[in-house]
Amino acid sequence: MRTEATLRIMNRAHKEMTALPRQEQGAVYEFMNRFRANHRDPVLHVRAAGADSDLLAARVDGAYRALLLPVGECDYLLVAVKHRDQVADTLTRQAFRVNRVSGGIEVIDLAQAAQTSAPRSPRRPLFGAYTDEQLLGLGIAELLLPQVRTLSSEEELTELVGRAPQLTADVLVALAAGNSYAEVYAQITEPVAAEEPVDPDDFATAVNSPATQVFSDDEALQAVLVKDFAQWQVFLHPTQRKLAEKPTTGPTRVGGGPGTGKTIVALHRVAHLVKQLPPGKDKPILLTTFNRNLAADLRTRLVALGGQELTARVDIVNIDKLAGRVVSEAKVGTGRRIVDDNRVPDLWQTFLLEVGEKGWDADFLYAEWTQVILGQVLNSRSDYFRARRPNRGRSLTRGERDQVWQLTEQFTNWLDGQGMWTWRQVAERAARLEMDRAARAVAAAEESSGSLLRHRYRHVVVDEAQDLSAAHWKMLRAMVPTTGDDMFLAGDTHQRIYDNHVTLGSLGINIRGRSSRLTLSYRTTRQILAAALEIMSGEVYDDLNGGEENLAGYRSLLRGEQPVFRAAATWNQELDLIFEQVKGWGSPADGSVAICVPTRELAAAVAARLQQDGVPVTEIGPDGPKGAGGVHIGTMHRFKGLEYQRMIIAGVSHDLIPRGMIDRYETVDPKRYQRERQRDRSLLFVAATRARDELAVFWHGTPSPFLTARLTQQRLSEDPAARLGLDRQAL
Ligand SMILES: Nc1ncnc2c1ncn2[C@@H]1O[C@H](COP(=O)(O)OP(=O)(O)OP(=O)(O)O)[C@@H](O)[C@H]1O
Repeated sequence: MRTEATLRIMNRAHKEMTALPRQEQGAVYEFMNRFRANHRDPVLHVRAAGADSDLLAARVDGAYRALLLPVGECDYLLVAVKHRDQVADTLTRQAFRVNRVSGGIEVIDLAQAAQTSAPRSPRRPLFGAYTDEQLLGLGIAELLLPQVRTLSSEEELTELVGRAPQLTADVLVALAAGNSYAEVYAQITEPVAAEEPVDPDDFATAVNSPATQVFSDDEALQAVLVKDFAQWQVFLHPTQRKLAEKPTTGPTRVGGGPGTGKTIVALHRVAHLVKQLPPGKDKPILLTTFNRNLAADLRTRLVALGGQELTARVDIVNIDKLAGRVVSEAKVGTGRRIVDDNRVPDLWQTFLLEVGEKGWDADFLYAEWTQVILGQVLNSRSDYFRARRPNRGRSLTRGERDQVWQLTEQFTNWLDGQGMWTWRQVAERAARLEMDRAARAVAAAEESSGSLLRHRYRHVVVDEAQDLSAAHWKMLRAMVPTTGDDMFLAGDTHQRIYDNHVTLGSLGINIRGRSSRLTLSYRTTRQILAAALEIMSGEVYDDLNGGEENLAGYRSLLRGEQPVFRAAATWNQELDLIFEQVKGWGSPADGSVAICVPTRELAAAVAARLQQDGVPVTEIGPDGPKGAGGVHIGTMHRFKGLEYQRMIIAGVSHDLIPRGMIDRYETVDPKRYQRERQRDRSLLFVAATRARDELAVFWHGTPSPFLTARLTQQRLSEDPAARLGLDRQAL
């Protein structure tokens, strides 16, 4: 008779376990080990938990019991870890059911269901407009339906949502927020709906459904039992899990507002891809992003997720470094110094002065060179004559294009003569080298020449995809063969803070039909989210593929304080406000508070002021915070991908956000003006959405035009959904 068993942990059970004292946690691990080895071991006292329940109870130690749901022969789901005094109560309160829409196993709080005999208030029921069939069709748990019917106030809804299964909670909140049935179905239900018809009695199938919130499967559990438990802190929402694990037929994109778990999904995608690899020592998976500090952060998070074994198969590198590697491998540009891209407009200026060229503006040539010529990897003058110049404002005649082409050639020679080139040039060169390599690899394979030349990677996963340039995409496209699971991109164009606009389809990356969006924020409270969305009002964003993107359905179940918006007369007074706010938060030195400002000078001034008053500070540099403790201070670009419990955004004044220098484009190059303005708006949006619990926004003099009157006068009424928030603790 088989004694070994497989064991998975439901996320609720995991939460209960982590809340136990350390010693008891140890007892649970020991129990799990023992149970997996021999689930018939008499020491475990496995028995039916109650007369009316399918559950089994097993002994963890003198005080605690594990409740197990058999989901197959020798296959179990750990659904709860309870003190023995609470076992009977748990059995009367909780039922485990398979959701007919999602196919996932859900925990239903029967105590709630039992309270439904009489309507609790004579007011109009909240969901009276929908039939039972419609509500069930959206995925509401059947056992909770009678209670859903009686809900007539926000308080009642909040109470139910706090304990209902996730899909039920999501659907109810979205309907109550005024979304239509069709919208809720499309945004919430459909992404988690089972592909096959659901058999509600088939627990064996249900336990494998992505909708079952299983914290870890048996294999992962074994890893956990021998390694660090902390690495499994986040369990995926069914929508996230599906995206991370579903095989794809080609390039796939995951979008969604800040904090919706795009990075988490990208990391789990990598872990999933690693699992499918044949054994080996190579690194056939590339995980890349724009910034150096974010690449470092991805590495840390991936190690936390799966340890060194996982990262050993993954090349984690920021995109420019990757391009740099490709060119140095080919011995191109050896000895040349790479100059920072933000120095290049000045270099153009110097060059034009030196050659005495007065007919062209340095800024215009810089943008044309970087965005059109290098950006699209244009090889020749004739390619440039034919090139589309989207977003470039004024059109150019053939003669003008000829002049531009000649000037850029002269400029690159001039740079070369000084032993310099730019990151844009490196990216363009790397793209060309990789495209050549890919062509040779394909030809060799077709001729069965036995050549060992292959594409560099088997899978590419990109985070912060919105910031990559066309040349970067061309390089990446050439690095993987065109097959299923080739490219997985996570990003949000609302957070684009570098001036890179692309249409992926035109770069050989066809994401049409393979694009999804996450909508539930795990980071930010509803109050902060409402303010952040207000900052974005009126702006139109693209979907990386020529279409438009929006944040419809973007929501949070977390509730917190209203963000604070405060004016100061002068910068010095604003510094006082900053100090007072930090003090008001208890001047925590644990890295939970951050201050974000538009310029380096302002950052230095804030740091000096806080230090003068004895508050320890940590600068956020290009590689991330230079230490863990202190109050973190940095310019807006540095905050991408980070998150803090409390944030101050200071210097949100006219002429600082957006930068006053962009005004000069307003009449001469309106398209550029609009792009630069959008970029600065995105910077503010990114900064505001780094805050988890509290946000304070300050300015001196006239506020930034992105702060609407509703914000500056603190009249921001939350949308109906916002009023249905839950406390963080309730999650
Ligand atoms: N399923 C989940 N359960 C609990 N926490 C989650 C879940 N998914 C994401 N989170 C948490 O939400 C936060 C944001 O996640 P993540 O960084 O992946 O979001 P993102 O969409 O990449 O954000 P941004 O676009 O702002 O960089 C993190 O703290 C993450 O741990």
